[in-house]
Amino acid sequence: MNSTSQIHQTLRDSAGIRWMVLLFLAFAMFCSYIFMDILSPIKDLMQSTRGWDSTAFGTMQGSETFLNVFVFFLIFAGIILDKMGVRFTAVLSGAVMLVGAVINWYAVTESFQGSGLETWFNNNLNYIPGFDELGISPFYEGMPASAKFAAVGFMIFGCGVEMAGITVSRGIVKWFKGREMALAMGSEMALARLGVATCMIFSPMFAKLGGVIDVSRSVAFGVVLLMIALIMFIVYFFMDKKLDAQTGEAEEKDDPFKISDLGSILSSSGFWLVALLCVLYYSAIFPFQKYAVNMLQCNLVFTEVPADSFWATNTVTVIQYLIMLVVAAAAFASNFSKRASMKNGLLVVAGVALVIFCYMGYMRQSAETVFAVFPLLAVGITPILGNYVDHKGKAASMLVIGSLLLIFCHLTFAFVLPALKESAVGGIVVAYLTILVLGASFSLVPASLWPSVPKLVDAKIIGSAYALIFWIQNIGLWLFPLLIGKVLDKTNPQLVADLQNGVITPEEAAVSYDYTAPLVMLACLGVAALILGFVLKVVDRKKGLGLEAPNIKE
Ligand SMILES: C[C@H](N)C(=O)N[C@@H](CCCCN)C(=O)O
Repeated sequence: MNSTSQIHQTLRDSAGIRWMVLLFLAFAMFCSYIFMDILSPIKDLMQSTRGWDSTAFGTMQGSETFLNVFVFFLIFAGIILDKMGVRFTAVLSGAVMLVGAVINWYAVTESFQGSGLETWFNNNLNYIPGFDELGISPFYEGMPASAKFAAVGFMIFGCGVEMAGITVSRGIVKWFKGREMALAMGSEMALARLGVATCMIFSPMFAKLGGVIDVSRSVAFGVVLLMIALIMFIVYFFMDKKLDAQTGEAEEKDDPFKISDLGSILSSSGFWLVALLCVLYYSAIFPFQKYAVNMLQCNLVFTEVPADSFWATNTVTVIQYLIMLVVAAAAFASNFSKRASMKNGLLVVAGVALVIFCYMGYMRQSAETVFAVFPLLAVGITPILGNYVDHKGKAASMLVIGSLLLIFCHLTFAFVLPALKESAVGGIVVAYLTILVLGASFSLVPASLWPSVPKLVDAKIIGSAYALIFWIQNIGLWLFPLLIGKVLDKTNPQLVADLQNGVITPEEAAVSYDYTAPLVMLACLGVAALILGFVLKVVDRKKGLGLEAPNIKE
């Protein structure tokens, strides 16, 4: 048997099996991204039912990255990945996510309220020596016990989800190298984006199910999905093992990790520019995502739909979700369609379904469904942009355009949206358009940033390079949810005082924040990312990094 026929016998040589493997990995990421933002669309309910003010909410959300950043878990995750291989790390990450999620769920249940554990958390973790002095503690005196315990769970989940992120990237490289790798990465991110939209739609629905508010139901939904994610990783484990048996490779021995590898990554100026751009850009997106629904509630007037109206039923939620799937599937499929008529037909279907989706969001008068449109454009265009980078290049220019769009969107949210508060239709139209443009920016940057990393470091150390970028990025993802919460409370002193003095109810307070200052802060991150984007273009030209060049030489 010659080597060519041997190659044809492996699992990854079958396009069907290769893409099925991608589906398992991507579906696991889809579930993880749902959990990552499960509380984001119900910030108002966390305040009214659990007493989490913006600072408590921001501190809890920021805790996701605490262990990754300050206990260097992500660096260890990179080492584990390099030493133990993709399949072991995938299952480990799935299990870690699940453990963290279960803790997070218990913290927000009714059973936690009044329990001994609640008393313990009230009396403890009010002062963490060293961390408090540095101002980086994930807890603070007066933080609700449920928020503290939820933060413990969320930081464990955060270790799992980031480990899963780098593992899935390396898994895709393993199965798709020399084939449709950028398209596969783009598709994986596209499905993950759909997870965000899914949680925006279903989290509030589960919390309000049957007219009785229980925020733990939303988290329980996320826990069930993480069980499915673990099953996906286990299935992947066996397929990956079979692949290694076929190729005779033991992939964990291919690229043995050496500490000196970290040094060679850190000495690359291109790597630093990309890593800094990554932290700045993602800090203006992911933390914003956690507050976006509340920002819309505060800047738009939503009139509650009568309980007996068709638009208030859960049936509408499900129909709207199905329409969203049509938008996503048609836009996504258009990327793969060879015939122009088919491609255009799919785009028309996606466009019409998108308009229906937006109309339904307007009729339902809910901020969650308005924001759910955010990842939809990304689902459609991330794979096509990945493909563009593969064949035409221009990655650094895309980073610049993505940063420009980011600045434009945050400034629109900060200044145009509040000015349109009185105009029910105008405000919602501007909100939809701005959210869609932000979604486009969220396609441009990831589609160009992640495939650029292999151009900056040696192929052998790519796992560690991704882990290092994730670690640097996680510093921002830790800091900014927290900062947004603090800035909100500081720039809304009257609201905070009125709430403390009982002048307004928690429900009123939750939707009355002025978001201008945090949004300007996020726009500034965009400006810094833009400057770095230009510097990167110059460095790319001078050093010949090849960032503007296509990945595939045709
Ligand atoms: C939040 C996470 N660290 C991240 O950067 N996610 C990226 C995707 C990275 C590739 C994952 N296989 C994102 O754009 O969501």
